[in-house]
Amino acid sequence: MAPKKEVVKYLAAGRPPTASRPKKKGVVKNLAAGRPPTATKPKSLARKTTKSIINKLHLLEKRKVQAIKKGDSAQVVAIEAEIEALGGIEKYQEASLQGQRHDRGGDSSSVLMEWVGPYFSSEEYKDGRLRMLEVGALSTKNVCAQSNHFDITRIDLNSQEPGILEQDFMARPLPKDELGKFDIISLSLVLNFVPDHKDRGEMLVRTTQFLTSPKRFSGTTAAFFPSLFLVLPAPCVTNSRYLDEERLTAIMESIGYQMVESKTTQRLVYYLWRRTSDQVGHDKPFKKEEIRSGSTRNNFAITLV
Ligand SMILES: C[S@@+](CC[C@H](N)C(=O)[O-])C[C@H]1O[C@@H](n2cnc3c(N)ncnc32)[C@H](O)[C@@H]1O
Repeated sequence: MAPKKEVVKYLAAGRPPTASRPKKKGVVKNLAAGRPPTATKPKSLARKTTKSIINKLHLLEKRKVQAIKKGDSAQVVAIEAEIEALGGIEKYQEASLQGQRHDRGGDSSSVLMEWVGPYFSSEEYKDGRLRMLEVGALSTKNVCAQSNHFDITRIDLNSQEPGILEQDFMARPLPKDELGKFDIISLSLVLNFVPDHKDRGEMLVRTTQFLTSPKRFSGTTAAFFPSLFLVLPAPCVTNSRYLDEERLTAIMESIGYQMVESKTTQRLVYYLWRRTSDQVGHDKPFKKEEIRSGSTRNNFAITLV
């Protein structure tokens, strides 16, 4: 299958490949072949296998960004071939879907539903459904979708279902007016997929441009919306050389967000950030600076330049 135009552009930008690899007999024999539909019982990849696929692909994406920065096109081609051989984004998404299984921690949107529950049982809710933009959607059947409380627009670089638009959030046209904006954006396990720390910062800033004005809301609604639901692998915040919760909070506050809820599990960190102003952009830069040392730390960073 030839990569679509959008995909080619994405590859050129040093981001994950979306072209699917022709399935060779024997190569995926022991892995769940194809994508597991969420409505039926998903085929199982061992927990260790899913973790290893995700880690390997993240590492390759990082190396690819470095090779692009160095202008080493031979290296870029070699890394792309390695990514392709591992199954590329399709294998990554398959592994991620396995991670959403109930017995592996479940779908992260269930945490969001717990947090915003008080709003849905308040008097104000009679006003109707909220508009959600789900970036990096792998399924149309997560807990949020099943709640029926949201009108959800779903996008992903590599759509897995007809209800998911194949689109790069960074290339999504900016809304022309309030009607084209959203009350909440879900960015669950997407930011860590972006290989470059500067691009991660840009992605966070960009979310503010798709959210409605906080002036639209009052009462209980204003306690939760407009907001960003952010989920990351826990070590990105708990064990990074360059990021901890204090630093993340400072970054978010500098782009106009305030933390409303947070939760840390062994695997993941979850946050609900409420947009507090109409500002776009950040009020001070955040460089890649070591804030904790130690040989067992990881290098996850978010910067605002
Ligand atoms: C690990 S999956 C996360 C899936 C799901 N949201 C979850 O919480 O399990 C990351 C997804 O983010 C998507 N993604 C990454 N960057 C994106 C971008 N700029 N625009 C749209 N989707 C993106 C990838 O294609 C991938 O399917």
